[in-house]
Amino acid sequence: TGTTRPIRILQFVQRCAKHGDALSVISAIDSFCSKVEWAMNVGDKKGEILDAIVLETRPRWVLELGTYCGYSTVRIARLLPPGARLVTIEMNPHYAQVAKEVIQHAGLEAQVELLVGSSSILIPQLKKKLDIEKFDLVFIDHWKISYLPDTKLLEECGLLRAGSVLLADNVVCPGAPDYLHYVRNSPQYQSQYYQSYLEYLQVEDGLEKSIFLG
Ligand SMILES: CCCNc1ncnc2c1ncn2[C@@H]1O[C@H](/C=C/CNC(=O)c2cc(-c3ccc(F)cc3)cc(O)c2O)[C@@H](O)[C@H]1O
Ligand SMILES: [Mg+2]
Repeated sequence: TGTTRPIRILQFVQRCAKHGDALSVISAIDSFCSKVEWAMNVGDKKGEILDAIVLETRPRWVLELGTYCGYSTVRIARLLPPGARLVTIEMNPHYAQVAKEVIQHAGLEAQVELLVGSSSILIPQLKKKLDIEKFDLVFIDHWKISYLPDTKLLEECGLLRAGSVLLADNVVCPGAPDYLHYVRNSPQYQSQYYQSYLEYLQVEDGLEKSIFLG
């Protein structure tokens, strides 16, 4: 019974990244996952697109579905203006614990609310739990079959406003065909594909940015 991949990623971050330095945490994870062990982080190439969309959106409230080790949590949180908050939902307690320590190592715990549980249970509780009105940006990167049901749940719970941005990872690989069809054909969304590459590999993947029109 050895360690897990998330633990090995955390140990590398704790050994090689500078405490309080988000960029060093990001590059440590990218270095480990490109040279030692692949892991399903959004990665550096798609990460640059994520960064650009966070900066152009200037969100006050961000939701992330699927924290995993906290790589994209750190990428997003480091770019938030003072007072902005990132709520990230992770159903696996082991992954959540690793992510908590990665986020702490980056010095970003004040900007991040990490909730342990299933999105389908927690999304309906967000308004009363966190006194949230609407999300300005949602980064979707959890089980690909859950992208569409959770998007509909966000609509039903009144957590999206005209102009809210959904950004979905992996719309090509592994793919989220039902989600893609929905956001590209629904009159309630203005959708755009950002072509890129699967993390740490030379395989096509991309992000889909979909603006909710209300
Ligand atoms: C009720 C289930 C849905 N609700 C949920 N609520 C909260 N957390 C949820 C979650 N689903 C999944 N999670 C968590 O998100 C994470 C899951 C992410 C799934 N991601 C992928 O499968 C994925 C997979 C690949 C991949 C690509 C190519 C390949 F050959 C192999 C894998 C690349 C990626 O970038 C990916 O994101 C885990 O931490 C899991 O515990
Ligand atoms: Mg992904």
